[in-house]
Amino acid sequence: MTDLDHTRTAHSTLQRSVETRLPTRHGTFRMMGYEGAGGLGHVALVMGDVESSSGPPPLVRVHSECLTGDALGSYRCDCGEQLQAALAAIAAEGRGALIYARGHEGRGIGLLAKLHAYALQDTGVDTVDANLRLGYPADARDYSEVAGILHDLGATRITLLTANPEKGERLNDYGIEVAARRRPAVEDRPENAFYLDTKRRRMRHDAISALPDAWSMLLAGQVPPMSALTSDAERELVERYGPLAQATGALTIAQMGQSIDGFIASRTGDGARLTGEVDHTHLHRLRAQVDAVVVGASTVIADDARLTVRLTAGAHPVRVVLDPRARLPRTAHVLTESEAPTLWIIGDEAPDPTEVANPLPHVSVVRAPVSERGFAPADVLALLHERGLERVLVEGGGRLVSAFLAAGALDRLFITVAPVLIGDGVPGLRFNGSPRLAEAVRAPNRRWNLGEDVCTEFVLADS
Ligand SMILES: Nc1nc2c(ncn2[C@@H]2O[C@H](COP(=O)(O)OP(=O)(O)OP(=O)(O)O)[C@@H](O)[C@H]2O)c(=O)[nH]1
Ligand SMILES: [Zn+2]
Repeated sequence: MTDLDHTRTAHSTLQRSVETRLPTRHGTFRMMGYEGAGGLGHVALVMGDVESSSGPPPLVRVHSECLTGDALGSYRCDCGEQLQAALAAIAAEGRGALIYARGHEGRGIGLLAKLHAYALQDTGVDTVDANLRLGYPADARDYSEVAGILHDLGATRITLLTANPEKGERLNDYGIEVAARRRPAVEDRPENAFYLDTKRRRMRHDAISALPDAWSMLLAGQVPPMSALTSDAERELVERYGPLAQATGALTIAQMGQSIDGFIASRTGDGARLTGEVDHTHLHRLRAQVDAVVVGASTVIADDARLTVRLTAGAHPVRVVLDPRARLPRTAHVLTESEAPTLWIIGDEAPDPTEVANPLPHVSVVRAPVSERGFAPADVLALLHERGLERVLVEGGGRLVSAFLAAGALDRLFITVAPVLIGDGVPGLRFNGSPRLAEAVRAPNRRWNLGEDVCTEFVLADS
């Protein structure tokens, strides 16, 4: 027996008393038996190495015992299905743990009290009020022994499989860091709809649509394991943007939308709706993943672009306008609207725009050296990096993206091609190409459909 009295918590009587194995329909788990207070036995099912020091936070399910759901297959709650979904997710990952928490039956009030609560609910009372009417708290579960087991397993930084944010908070009280939280992949049923709805309204449980929130995790620089994702949409997000989320340090990417014959706008500069809605969402997702978005002054003038994140969740990047001759009109959206900071980079010889009128506080004017080819990409990036803007999206126009590409300044390039022929117009990429095809720019790439359009991502540098 090991003595587990090593955390500051109330589980000093917890003992790991036995270890064996358990073959299940999901695979074979290591099974540890723990003896808690009052002789109550808990079980941990473990697969792989769950020590937090040996990789990303392992998947952990803290499963509250529920005889009716887990053993008898009840549809009054979703426990049984959550139990199976959690074991399946852990097995698919090959790494993780499920703690079967005894003493949690009926949210800690016990089996018979839960059945009394069910009887009350049969008369129309909801699950919270039923507990209260019987003289119990809405939730009486104690997590000290569960936390003791996680400490014993070395799983002190975890990805918790639950729809209940309070579970994570209680574990945190006992020194377990919940790095991420994911809802097990279980759908509502007509029989448990009222119960689940009550938990969402009154007990802060996540609704199905809100979790697992793969996008929030990506924005936080974390890549959820595929096995824990519940929908194709989320798997697609993680596949597409996972590499960007994982990239650390400085990162420069570019995105362009163009016609199949290589133009980004007609010859009158009309390019606003060239690619479709799905590509616009993709662009906003890229914006949400960077610190700064860089555009040329002509692009801002042509589209009066806002450069904010609107089609997805995420923070607006700093809007950086490269304007060698300081010709941006005072009415430009990026100058008049303060929803995000604007960095207005002008040439060192340009007229001082603050002589005409002082810009609003969200606008900073910075001077940089400029040649007849414009600003050097390396100078622009150095200026942004100095300001802590490490992740940069170069958004257009064609000349700007071409300059960054030709300078070898891009880590990744996304080009979305719309099935449209323009014939003549504002060109997309133009750079001093190679005389022989064998020397043309080739790079590892992947592509996906964005509605009617096709996006190709070139990986130009390891990041
Ligand atoms: N008192 C009471 N307990 C219930 C009722 N229905 C289910 N339970 C118990 O609630 C416990 C599970 O808690 P839930 O609120 O369903 O879910 P959770 O564990 O908080 O959250 P998840 O991790 O997402 O499952 C189990 O021990 C069940 O026995 C009920 O109507 N009344
Ligand atoms: Zn249950």
